[in-house]
Amino acid sequence: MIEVKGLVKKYGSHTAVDHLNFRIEKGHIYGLLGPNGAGKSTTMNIMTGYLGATEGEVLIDGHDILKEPELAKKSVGYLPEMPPLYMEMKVEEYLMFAAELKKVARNSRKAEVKKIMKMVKIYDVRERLIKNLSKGYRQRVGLAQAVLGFPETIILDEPTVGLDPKQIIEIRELIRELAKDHTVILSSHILAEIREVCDYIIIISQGKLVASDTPENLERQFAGNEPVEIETRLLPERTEEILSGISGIQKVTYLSGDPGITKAVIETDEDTDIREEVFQAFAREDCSLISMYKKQHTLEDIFLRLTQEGGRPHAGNL
Ligand SMILES: Nc1ncnc2c1ncn2[C@@H]1O[C@H](COP(=O)(O)OP(=O)(O)OP(=O)(O)O)[C@@H](O)[C@H]1O
Repeated sequence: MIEVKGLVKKYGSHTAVDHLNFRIEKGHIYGLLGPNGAGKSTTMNIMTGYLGATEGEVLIDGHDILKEPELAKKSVGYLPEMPPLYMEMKVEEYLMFAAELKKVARNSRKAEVKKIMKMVKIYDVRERLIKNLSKGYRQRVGLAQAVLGFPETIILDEPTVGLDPKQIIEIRELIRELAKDHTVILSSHILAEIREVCDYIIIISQGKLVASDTPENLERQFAGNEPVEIETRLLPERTEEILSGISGIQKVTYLSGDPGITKAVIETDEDTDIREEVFQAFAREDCSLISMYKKQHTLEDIFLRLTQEGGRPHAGNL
């Protein structure tokens, strides 16, 4: 388990991470989501001990990453945004070197490197110089380095950035494969990417936590006061008259629709579903509705709302 408590990182007067709190439990794939500059890399660099925090702490299985780095780092493998690969080394040579640095036991090093190379499908290029590999293959070498020692948690910073669509699919498959035996945390600024692979989403904006939950719960949490859109053949004035008899309506906006059709977007109080009342009000007046539609908030809407409007602080249920 990883606990991030009251984390603050300042670069001069700029606060990149602003009192961040969250918990990573075993066995999930977590997505750290936020627009560019939200503080994802900074957070991951602190969580893995690459960077010191200005305030707060990160505990990995109870060990403070700064006070007990050896013990804490044992449980974490990290693929930074720019993996520290040695371009002049061959793939296997580099991984043997990385295994030594990670203190993988000498007598099991070769077997472990071989196993991981097969797992991330780089065994066939083990004798190639890293500088001659494609970006996708280099990313796999970085991933192999993160998996060395089979740490409990694997942290991946923007693992698919700069890859072509085929490579992206392959890396995602690898991540899913890794997640069978490891807790995985990956960062991205692309919601579709997080949605595709993660079962938990942590959204940060301007260094602050704005939401943390499962995708389903996030959608549910923001459901309830979506606007209802109706279409009628009545004039806007008559539509307004009928709607004025319904309580709980906050605002009605009239949009231009097809000729002869009035389109109204009805906003309501939170947790109010006025669809039946609207239907009955029109029926009582012997007027018909051509359509009625309640817009569902998608994760995209939620992400944009939370990250563009400054968001609202939310403790989440992690
Ligand atoms: N070494 C540094 N010195 C000064 N400012 C920095 C430094 N590193 C990051 N920042 C600033 O801190 C903020 C957070 O950066 P960070 O790289 O953590 O964000 P991010 O969410 O990972 O973004 P991206 O997706 O673009 O990598 C940004 O405003 C960035 O400009």
